[in-house]
Amino acid sequence: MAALSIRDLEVRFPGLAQPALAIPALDLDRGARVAVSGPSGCGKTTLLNVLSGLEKIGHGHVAWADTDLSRLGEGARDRWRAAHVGLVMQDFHLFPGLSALENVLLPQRLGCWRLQPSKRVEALRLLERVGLPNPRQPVETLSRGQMQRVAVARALIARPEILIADEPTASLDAEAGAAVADLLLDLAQEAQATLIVATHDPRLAGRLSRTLRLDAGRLAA
Ligand SMILES: Nc1ncnc2c1ncn2[C@@H]1O[C@H](COP(=O)(O)OP(=O)(O)OP(=O)(O)O)[C@@H](O)[C@H]1O
Repeated sequence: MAALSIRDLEVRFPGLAQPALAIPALDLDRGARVAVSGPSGCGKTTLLNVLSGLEKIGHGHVAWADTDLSRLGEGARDRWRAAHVGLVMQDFHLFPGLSALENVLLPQRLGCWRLQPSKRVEALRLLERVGLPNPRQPVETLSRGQMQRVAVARALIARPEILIADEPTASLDAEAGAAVADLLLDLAQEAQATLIVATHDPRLAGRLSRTLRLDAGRLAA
């Protein structure tokens, strides 16, 4: 399991006078369940991108256990992310034309020459666990709630120690949002993963153990 330590982090983008993110220090325990909240443009997605190694760290340190992401190049961060992080992106990033099952397996196929049969079994188990009735249904014919469930299953197939979700309930109605929140919490618990969720949804934030409030890139008290 992973513990996070941030020191002197600053992320700047061209054209912005102030840093998009400025966090002097932040520590999270292993297995923490954390919401990241704040108004639009406050830096939530930027923080998730830094924590998942998608965003280059120009200044400061972001260490998950013994791995300081600021010391890794892009390729090494990509490999680290594939091994340690499950990502649920805002707009799912599913591939049309492929079934739900194939979408869940896709990162596994890209990562090795031959898919282990156990991964297919695990993908089917996860799709059953997230409540998808027909794993062979093309993803473009699924409802948004079902697509989000496929994205959650895909994030968990590699048994990540870190689960990061960007607005996972944003485009869902209250019922589907609650179901996806249940899933994220239950599956993170089962996998004993550290869960970090950017959300505007107070019901989801209220179910996590801590909320980090960002205001103009800084952590509010
Ligand atoms: N690639 C980029 N280039 C330039 N500016 C960027 C880039 N990415 C983000 N920003 C800026 O950084 C700030 C933080 O953006 P970010 O997307 O992290 O906010 P957010 O809190 O996730 O917003 P929302 O809730 O609307 O998704 C904003 O001012 C945004 O315009």
